[in-house]
Amino acid sequence: MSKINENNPVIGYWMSERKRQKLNWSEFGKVCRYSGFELVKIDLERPLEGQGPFSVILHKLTEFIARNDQQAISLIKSVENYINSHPEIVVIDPIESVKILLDRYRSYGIIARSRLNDIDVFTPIYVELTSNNIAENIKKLQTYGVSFPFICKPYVAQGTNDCHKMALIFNEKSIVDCKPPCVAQSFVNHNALLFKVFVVGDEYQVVERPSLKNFYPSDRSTIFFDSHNVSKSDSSSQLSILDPEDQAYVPRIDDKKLKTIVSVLREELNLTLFGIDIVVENETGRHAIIDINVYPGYDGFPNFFNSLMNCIKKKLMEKHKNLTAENRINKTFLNCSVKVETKLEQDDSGFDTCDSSDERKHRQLISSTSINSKMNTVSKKIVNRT
Ligand SMILES: Nc1ncnc2c1ncn2[C@@H]1O[C@H](COP(=O)(O)OP(=O)(O)OP(=O)(O)O)[C@@H](O)[C@H]1O
Ligand SMILES: O=P(O)(O)O[C@H]1[C@H](O)[C@H](O)[C@H](OP(=O)(O)O)[C@@H](OP(=O)(O)O)[C@@H]1O
Repeated sequence: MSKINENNPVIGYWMSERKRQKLNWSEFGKVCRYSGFELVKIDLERPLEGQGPFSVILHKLTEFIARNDQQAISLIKSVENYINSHPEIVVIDPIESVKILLDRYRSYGIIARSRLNDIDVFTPIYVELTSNNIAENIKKLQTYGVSFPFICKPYVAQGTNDCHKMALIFNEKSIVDCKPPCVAQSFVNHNALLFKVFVVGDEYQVVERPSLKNFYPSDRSTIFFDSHNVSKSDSSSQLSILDPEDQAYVPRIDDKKLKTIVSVLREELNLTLFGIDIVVENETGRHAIIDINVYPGYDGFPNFFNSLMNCIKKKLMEKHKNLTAENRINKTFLNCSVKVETKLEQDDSGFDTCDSSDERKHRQLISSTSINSKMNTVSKKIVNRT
């Protein structure tokens, strides 16, 4: 394990050039220098081992994780191997956790199985469509209770050109417009208002964004759209213009529920940087989580870089504390095991204790067992103290 240079900790990062520009990432470099950190862009063309040591690795590698070609797979594998051989590094965010969120079906399942149902927070009914057989898909949609209209979303949630291309389907004859493999999710009327929650470690902020207007089952043809034309802060899609009879009502998010949503998902997802898209169902006021994103754009999050730096410092302190506790436990075990070996050697020292060999073995077993139980007590005490 390479020693971290605690006097000049290095944050290694990688994200697309597009994201660097959108975030104005050079400003974060100033925040890092002010806080005594060095910010270094990781060169994915070279082995990571020679580029460290890093205190933190911050990445958005979704475009490589989302690909299934050999080059991308081996790149991600090499990053995972490096991270696994350096447990001292804070990783934002763990690649395994990112992989789950790139799969819409899996991420909806996490919400559906979470305790958020206890507070009437839900993900709209959804089903995966893997077949091109229309009759099979109609039956599956009926069996799972996906109602019209529903949205067909690509399986892969981020990192590809098509992951934001969607279809709003209003009737059975239009099911042919689904492009499996995809996820079909019942549409929830929410008066074209989306609550985008940006999470940075223990902090979160909510921004309001335009969304889709209310839609109802009909014989109208499918609406194809790109989500990035609908719900960006500067989006002005025709699909967001409410009908006159809907304009009076403005949905409101429940702050208490929101706090629980963030806390539950932070735990379930094991992520530091993520976005949660919430709509409030018109008729019931129920909160529906329609999407979760890895490392979103944080557009509208005040002082994002300061919050990011504070989060990094906090995670470094937690990592240091855990590693210290681990080292103390290991040292204690080492001391104890040295004592055990010494004691066992003494017993086997050849001095004639007049014990039979069976008695000697029995005594050795008792002494090592009692020392092991002492070690367990010691480690519990150390862990509780940290
Ligand atoms: N179940 C739903 N009910 C109502 N509207 C929905 C539903 N799912 C998606 N939408 C609408 O479609 C938009 C895009 O959906 P979604 O967030 O799943 O796509 P996305 O490509 O992951 O978007 P982004 O990456 O910007 O978060 C949402 O902002 C919302 O306006
Ligand atoms: O409006 P937000 O911040 O949610 O927009 C995000 C979007 O949700 C996706 O996370 C995008 O990631 P990709 O799907 O991989 O493109 C983000 O793009 P990015 O270039 O900022 O990573 C959007 O910001």
